[in-house]
Formats: sequence, structure tokens, C-alpha cells
Amino acid sequence: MTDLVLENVHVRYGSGSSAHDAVRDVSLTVASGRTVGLVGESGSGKSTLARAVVGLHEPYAGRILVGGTDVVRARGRVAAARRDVQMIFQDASSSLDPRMTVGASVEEALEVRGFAQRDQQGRERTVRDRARRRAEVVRLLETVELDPARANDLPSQLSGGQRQRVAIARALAASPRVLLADEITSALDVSVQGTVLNLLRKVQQELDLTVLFISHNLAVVRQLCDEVAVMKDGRVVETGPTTRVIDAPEHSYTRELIRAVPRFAGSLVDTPSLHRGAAS
Ligand SMILES: Nc1ncnc2c1ncn2[C@@H]1O[C@H](COP(=O)(O)OP(=O)(O)OP(=O)(O)O)[C@@H](O)[C@H]1O
Repeated sequence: MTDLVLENVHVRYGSGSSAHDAVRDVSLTVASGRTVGLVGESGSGKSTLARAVVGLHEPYAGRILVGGTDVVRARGRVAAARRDVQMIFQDASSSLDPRMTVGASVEEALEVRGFAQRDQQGRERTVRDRARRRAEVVRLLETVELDPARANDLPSQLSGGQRQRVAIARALAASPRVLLADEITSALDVSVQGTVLNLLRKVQQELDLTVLFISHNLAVVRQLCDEVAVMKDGRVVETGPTTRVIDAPEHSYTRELIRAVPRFAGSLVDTPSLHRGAAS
């Protein structure tokens, strides 16, 4: 069971008179194996919150618990707690080394994040054997439905959707329990957005991952997420089951957000198709 629990989290940029609280007193739970959508206009603090969860920003107050472990306090001491949470960013091009082949990139993620398997006594052992690491790279590429023959390609030889698959494979290399997906399709052509979202849903279900899904696309959030949290000016102003929040929003800001989406009301015509088995 790996819940993600945020308790009264504050994140501040700058100090003194230039201090700016981008996240203010956010409490939010993503229950184990569930997907929560985080929505809100640009600048509302969604990315800052996600980046605090993976340790890219230090909250100045509050607790972030992953499977009951406070990952803010555990950082630097308990690597396993950190490995449990991985983030996928909007732009895979900037998160992948352009000089590194796909295979090397996934293998590096295995090395950096510690590729461990259980021995016969059930103890975790780091795998140093190259052949076994390579086999794991192939398995991860297959998991993200990328032909392992592409392992020798550079990121520039891949489409945007394929690069995002590599980014997902790198995140999965850490065997995470929690995935944070920050606008992972917004830099992609509409035609491939659906296939990447299908993949996310597939791995979420197969690996029983706990997912915080940040998106501007309420139609996608409606299809993918069990619950929604709405952020405004650094605060969560409304949370609840997705259909309730979108179909019967309680907060005026949520109503505004929904009204701002063209042709959204009840129709998903602008949504890339989300269904199983779509090819990229
Ligand atoms: N590195 C930074 N230094 C200072 N301020 C920042 C930094 N990153 C973000 N901010 C500010 O923090 C606030 C929240 O930004 P954030 O990127 O978290 O919002 P967001 O909801 O993710 O927006 P978007 O949907 O555009 O990504 C904004 O006012 C932004 O200008």
C-alpha cells in the first residue's frame, strides 16, 4: 500500500521581500493505486507541488508522506523512499541526454536509481551484471511498447511520443510506487496524445501505481482520474470524485475553469481517444 499524503505543504520561492508562496497549506491524499488529477490555471502551483514531492524543491512547512514515510526528512538518508516516487515531465526532449542512445538512457536510469532484485533469501541485492541489466532494459522498453530494436537510436531519431515512452521507461526503471505526471502530453501532437495516455493507464493498472496527474485538459482528466484536486493561487480549493467535481463543481473557480474549456460541457470531442491497444 503506497498512499501519497501531503499535509499542510507550503513551498516558497525567494526570501525576504521577494518571497513568493507558490504552494500554500496544501493537504491532499492520493490513495494507493488511484489516480488523482491536479488541475488549475497556469501559475496556480501544480508543478511546484509535484516538484516538492520528488525533492526538486524543499517545502518550508508541512509533511510529504509516501507509504507512511516522510520523504522530506528521509531525503539523503533513505534512498528507497525517494526511489518510490518518480516524475515524468512535459518535455521529454529536455529530460533525455541528446547524446545518449535510448538503451543507454534507460540503463543509466537503472544504474542511478539502483537496479535491485531479490535474492533467494528475499533480500534486495543491487544487480551489477551487465547482461541482466540489458535484459531489464529490453523488458522496460517492451513495457512502454517501444520496439527494443530502437535501443540504439538517439532521442533525435524518435518521435515526440516515442521520446515520452523512453521517459516513462526511465521512471519505471526505479520500480516506483508513485508516479507524478506533469502535463506529459501537452508537448505532443494531438494524434499521439491518446496513445501515451493509454500507456500511462496501462502501466498504472498493471503495476498498481499511485498517480498524481497534472493536466490542463479536463476532458482527459475526466477519463483518466478517479478524483480531482483544483488549485488556485497555490491552494487546493476543491477536491472530490472526478465526475462530481466536473459535473457539479462546488467552487466558483472550478466552474470558471470548466466554462473556459471550449465545447467541454458533457462532450469529449476534443479528447484524444483513450482506449486499450492503440498503436503509437
Ligand atoms: N523557479 C521558480 N522561481 C520563482 N518562482 C517560480 C519558479 N517556478 C515557478 N514559480 C512561480 O510559482 C508559481 C507557481 O508556478 P507553477 O509552475 O508551479 O504553476 P503551474 O500551475 O504548474 O503552472 P503551469 O500550468 O503553467 O505549469 C507561479 O507564480 C510561478 O511564476
